[in-house]
Amino acid sequence: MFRRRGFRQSKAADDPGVFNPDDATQVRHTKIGVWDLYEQIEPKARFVPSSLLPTLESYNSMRGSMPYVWQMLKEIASIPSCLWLLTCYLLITFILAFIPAIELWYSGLLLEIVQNAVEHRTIDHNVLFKVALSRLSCSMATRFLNYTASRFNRPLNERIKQYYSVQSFAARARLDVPTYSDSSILRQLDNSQPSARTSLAWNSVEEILLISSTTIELISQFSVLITMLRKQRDGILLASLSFAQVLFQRQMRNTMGAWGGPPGVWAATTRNEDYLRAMGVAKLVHQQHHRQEIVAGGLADSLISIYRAISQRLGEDATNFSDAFRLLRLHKGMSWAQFLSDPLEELPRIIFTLRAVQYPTDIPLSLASLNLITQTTNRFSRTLFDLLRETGSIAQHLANIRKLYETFNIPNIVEDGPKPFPEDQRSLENGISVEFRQVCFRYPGGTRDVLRNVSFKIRQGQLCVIVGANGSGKSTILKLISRLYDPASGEILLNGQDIRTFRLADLRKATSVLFQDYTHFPLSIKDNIALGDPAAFAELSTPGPKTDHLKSRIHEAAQLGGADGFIEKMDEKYDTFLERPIEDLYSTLPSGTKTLFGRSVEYRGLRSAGNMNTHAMGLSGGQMQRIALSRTFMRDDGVGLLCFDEPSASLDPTAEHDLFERLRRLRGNKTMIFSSHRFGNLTRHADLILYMDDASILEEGTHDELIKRDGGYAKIWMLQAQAFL
Ligand SMILES: Nc1ncnc2c1ncn2[C@@H]1O[C@H](COP(=O)(O)OP(=O)(O)OP(=O)(O)O)[C@@H](O)[C@H]1O
Repeated sequence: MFRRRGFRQSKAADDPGVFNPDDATQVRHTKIGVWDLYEQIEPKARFVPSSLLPTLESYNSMRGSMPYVWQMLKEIASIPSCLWLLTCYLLITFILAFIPAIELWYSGLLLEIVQNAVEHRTIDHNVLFKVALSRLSCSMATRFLNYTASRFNRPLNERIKQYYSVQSFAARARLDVPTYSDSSILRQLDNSQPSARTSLAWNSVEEILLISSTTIELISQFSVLITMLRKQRDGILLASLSFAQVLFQRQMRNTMGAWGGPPGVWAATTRNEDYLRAMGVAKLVHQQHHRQEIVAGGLADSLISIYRAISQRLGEDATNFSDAFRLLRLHKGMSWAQFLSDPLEELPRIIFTLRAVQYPTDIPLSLASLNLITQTTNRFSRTLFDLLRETGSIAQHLANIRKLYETFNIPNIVEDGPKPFPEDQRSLENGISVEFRQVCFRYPGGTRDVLRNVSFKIRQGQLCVIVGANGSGKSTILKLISRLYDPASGEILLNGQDIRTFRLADLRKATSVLFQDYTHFPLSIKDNIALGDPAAFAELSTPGPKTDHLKSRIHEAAQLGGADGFIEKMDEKYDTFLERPIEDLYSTLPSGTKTLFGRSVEYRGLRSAGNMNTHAMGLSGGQMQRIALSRTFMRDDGVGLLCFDEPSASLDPTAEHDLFERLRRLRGNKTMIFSSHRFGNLTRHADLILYMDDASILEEGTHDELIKRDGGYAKIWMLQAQAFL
């Protein structure tokens, strides 16, 4: 029978409740070498664990999942060609489910013919030919139908996968920062995409189909089996023994678990300081990015001696968990189930022989019948156990569909507002006013306020610079203005109205922010810059009459960001990928091959994905910052507020000076907010300086006012000025 056993989530992983290694009443602790293994204590082993059977709880869960299943089937049917593909696939699957019983029936008939031949020395050739032909046809039909099913399976899988990959992409893409930082949400999203090969939706449909077809298979086999056994003396006894043998084998497998770990719910950790240290040292030596420090610090000799000493001390205990577990299993020896399993396999044949010896003239059945009965019972038992296991997981599969659909509707923590912003687009030319009123904020999961009663007002068209010590909250202010987060208390007003009342999409269109912790996208330089204007990026992805104009806009933005010069010197210029999203693939290459497709060959197979905040593609920090700056220059029209968080942190003094000159020239009447450590270039031209320390604004005013005040700002100004005296 055509079967596909795909991704299967462990039941335990999805059960509500907790696994607490410290709870000795529920969890057994075993020491294996340097490892501590904690296993959930299961209720006494059962041949057919009742947990596999749907309980009332899972019945309720299944009922709750039904609307989602219905929704999914409707959507699958609406994907082009999927309806007829699915109908054909269903038909074939159900026909296949009947074939084992038909095969069994013909095998029984063949057996009868053989027995008749033995007893009466006559054979009906015509019947024999027909039965043998039918039996063979069944085998051929199974093969053919399996092949046909696979021909339907693949396009179905691909189409459904493609459909849901777009849905899942959208589900992820639209999430805001706090929601996307929530680990339970991330897990929910990851679980809805079992693999690149298949989709959770198709997986679940297949599993449900599998359960239905196995049920049909089982019922049809059972009817034929009973008819056959009734005709054979001792048939029921021998069938029961074969059934018991399969039962024992299953039980044995259940108690042994996989090589990688025990069955059931478990967790393993190591607290062995030596082992942790040895592994840390090994990692340090393997990872390329530590090499500079290993060499410059002369660490090699001491690392070698530490590793050698620890390895000797730990001996054979210094091994990973799966090897340690494998050893434990080998030492554990045989279980009672293993011990009984093999003799049970032989028992039907022994009984048959004993009967033959006891009643030589009246042998109850032939050897051929014995084989048929044991084989058939084995097959039947396996189908039965498969069904039990699959039925146990049906609630799980239905729940998976529900969870998939739930990911499409994960609510964002930052709520959208109803009002357009601004009501009059022309007002953007005069900038946007920003006001904080008694704003307090702490990051999700954080334990302390990062902003405490922060109040200030930046008028339309003003240039504001926020200065202050590391960690005082400067970047956080910019993050709140872009509504990446909402304050815990207080109010933020834009043009005099609560920021939460505006549509988020409008707000993001009207403001442009360059964060200090900017990243570069694993795309080409051209795309990286174009993404500063999402509409331009979308147009760039569909070549058309505007493409040339867009390209010249990108070049212009790169010039303003100071990136054009070095981009033009690169081999692929604007088409250079900052990080290739797809790795090149190659076989073992002759060691003289240094480059391939214009990129350097990585012989260790460990091609660094590159942390884009460092020096990906051999670009310096300053060059990376210039690309990020260019991105912000892509969008000038329709923006009334520009925020820059440390835009010149990695720039040399000339580049910094040029940048600020350009920004001032381009600014017009727009509001601009900078966060900076550097006093001078910017603060002297600022209409408003906010001086922050420890989550609060301590001083505010113009440069001259703050110098006159002779407070914290003046002190730091003097410190920086003295450095140049
Ligand atoms: N995502 C985050 N989650 C939790 N805490 C954060 C997060 N981002 C920043 N913080 C904390 O908030 C505080 C303020 O950070 P913020 O980045 O606003 O400071 P800053 O004044 O911009 O510092 P710097 O001058 O170093 O850029 C810091 O203590 C920081 O550790």
